[in-house]
Amino acid sequence: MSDTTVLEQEIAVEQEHVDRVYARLTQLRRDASRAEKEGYQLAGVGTFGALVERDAMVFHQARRRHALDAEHEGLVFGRLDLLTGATHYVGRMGIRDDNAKPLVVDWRAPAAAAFYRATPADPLGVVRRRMIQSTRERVTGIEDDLLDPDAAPEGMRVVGDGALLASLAKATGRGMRDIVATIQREQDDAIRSPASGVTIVTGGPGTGKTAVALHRAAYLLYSDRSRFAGGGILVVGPSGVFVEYIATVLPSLGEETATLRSLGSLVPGWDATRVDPGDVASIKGSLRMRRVLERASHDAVPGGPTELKLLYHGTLLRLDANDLDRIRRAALQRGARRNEVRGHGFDRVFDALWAQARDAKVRLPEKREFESELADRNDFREFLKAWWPRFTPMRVLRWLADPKRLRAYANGVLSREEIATLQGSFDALAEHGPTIADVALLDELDEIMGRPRQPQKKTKNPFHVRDGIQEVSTYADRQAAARAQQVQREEDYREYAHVVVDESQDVSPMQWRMIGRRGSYASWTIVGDPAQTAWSGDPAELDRARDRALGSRKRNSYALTTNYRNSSEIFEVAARVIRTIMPDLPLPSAVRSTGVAPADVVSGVPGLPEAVRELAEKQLAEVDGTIGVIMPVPRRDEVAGWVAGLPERVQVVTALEAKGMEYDSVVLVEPSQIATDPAGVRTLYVALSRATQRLTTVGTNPGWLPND
Ligand SMILES: Nc1ncnc2c1ncn2[C@@H]1O[C@H](COP(=O)(O)OP(=O)(O)OP(=O)(O)O)[C@@H](O)[C@H]1O
Repeated sequence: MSDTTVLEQEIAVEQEHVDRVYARLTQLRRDASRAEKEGYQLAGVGTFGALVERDAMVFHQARRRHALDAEHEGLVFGRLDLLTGATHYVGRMGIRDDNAKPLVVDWRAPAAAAFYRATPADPLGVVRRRMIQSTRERVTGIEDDLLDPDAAPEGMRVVGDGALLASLAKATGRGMRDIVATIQREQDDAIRSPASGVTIVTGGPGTGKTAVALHRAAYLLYSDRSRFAGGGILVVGPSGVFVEYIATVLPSLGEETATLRSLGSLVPGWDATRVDPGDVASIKGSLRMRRVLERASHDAVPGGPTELKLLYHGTLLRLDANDLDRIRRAALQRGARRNEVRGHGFDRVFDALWAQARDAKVRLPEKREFESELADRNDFREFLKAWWPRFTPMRVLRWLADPKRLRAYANGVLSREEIATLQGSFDALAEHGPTIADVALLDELDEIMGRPRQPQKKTKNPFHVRDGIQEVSTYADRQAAARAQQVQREEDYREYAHVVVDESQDVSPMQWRMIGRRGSYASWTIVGDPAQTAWSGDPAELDRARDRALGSRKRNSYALTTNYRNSSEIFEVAARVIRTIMPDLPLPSAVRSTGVAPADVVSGVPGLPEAVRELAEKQLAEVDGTIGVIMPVPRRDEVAGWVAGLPERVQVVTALEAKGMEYDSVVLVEPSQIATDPAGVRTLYVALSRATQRLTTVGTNPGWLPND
């Protein structure tokens, strides 16, 4: 029999099972709809018991219908033939037939684990592992691994090879694919790592760290739903562009409950996208900034009153600048938080005025009455408001734009050069808002100063329609409302059950503090690649800050070693670059070859804009998916102008924004201007390892690529 006929026959066998699964799915969907309708009809019966039953039924069935409705291309993607003679199908969700026999096992269930973990050396009771590829409801391909040939029953057929390679060769398009069908063993180990403690995943470019982190979030939600959906899972990524890129994976796994945030949007009220130059970001990210901010938070308000003069029953009471300073300092002793001890500050002003009035032998009422007399006076109230206002973190951070203040706060904490480097970096705060690094400083200030006391807002009862009238609601409505509230959570929610940090090599010490505040009750998954860090500050400080955020939780470490993204030709170029500064770095192996070598184009300065545009157009003609045009950070707007008007498939990102991203083709502009120092070489390594199919470098400086 020819190979094609065997393949066709095997496809037909699997199609039969897949048809049964979809038929059952249709039936379950219909049952759920009917049960939901019947539930509503129970209301007519009118007894209390019937109402409760109706509520429960409607809620349960609505949830079930929603799960079944979720469109899942490739619902069934695997089959295991076991030593015992049993067969299991593996898919995106678990489905049973009407005798409760499993038709498909959920990929996250323990029974599906062998699909990912079995190897010829350790077959885990699996004789044949079959990968089933399909488009909608049609099976289109099969790839088998015979894991235990000695145990194969007579007549067992084995078809195809390289399911993984076939899946890798597919164009990736815009969003990140979930890899649920092709997860590899080392990835599966990390995905199913214990739910508690800290799971640390490292690996070079394209080894699937992000994919693993997201699938782990889906796995945790499946394995302990009440804990992780209840407490919430927070996923932190480096930039807004990145968060948008990964945002499709969790919903495609049937999970929408995780909260996705970039480092610039972790603090409510901010969505920062501006980046500081590397040297500035490293200083702003240093733990020493805490001391600088503490000093700022204790300082007098710029332009605030420098003395208080009050005429009290004909006697002049006066506090000069020194008195006011002394009072402020005394109130702020021992780590007091400025917004929280405002009242103490005011009390001390009253005390000082009372003492003066007494010394001046003014005829005085009781002290309490003296205080309320003063408190009634407009001029006095205005003074207090101006002297010790309620501070927002932004207000105080802006003081650092004043060179004199910056010097005073940083004196002895930062070096002279560092102060000079920081100077001017806060100037644009007022007009353009914070940079990504500033957001961690704002969060720190929020902690140092405490929150101004706000009048308590009444919480709205979602079932309150008009005064005194409760909306009639079902149990299902109430659950839905509770879930909506839980998903929205309070503005600055800090009690996540799990925190996932992606691209963790770029989280600065101050940012670890910011994330740590939101994960004090959490278990963690941290993924990253130290060789890709743009951090140029002290590495020991970085480790310390990270350790402090993670506390004494038990750590489980995993290393990923295969690069699934880049063709071997593309990764070879990236590898040559990183070896110049890290010659001994273990690099992942890229498993796929396209036979297309990366191109390097040299251009004169005047011709560069046209060269870049032409190269992007050429890629549009040759490649189906996305084209990333990547450039040095300061040249973003300029290069964006060169490719303006090209289709949306062409995406413009700086070398820093390219962190974690993936494109089918990359046009990298002026590589030599990215690699100006070791942190720059690491950033260039990132930029060079973003493409799945094509890489073109173009610049005015030849010879940037080291010889092998
Ligand atoms: N087992 C797998 N099967 C198929 N595709 C995979 C597999 N693992 C990873 N991939 C694909 O490889 C690409 C790279 O994965 P991912 O972005 O998660 O890597 P990464 O380690 O986070 O990379 P980087 O550090 O460079 O940002 C993605 O397209 C992902 O879908």
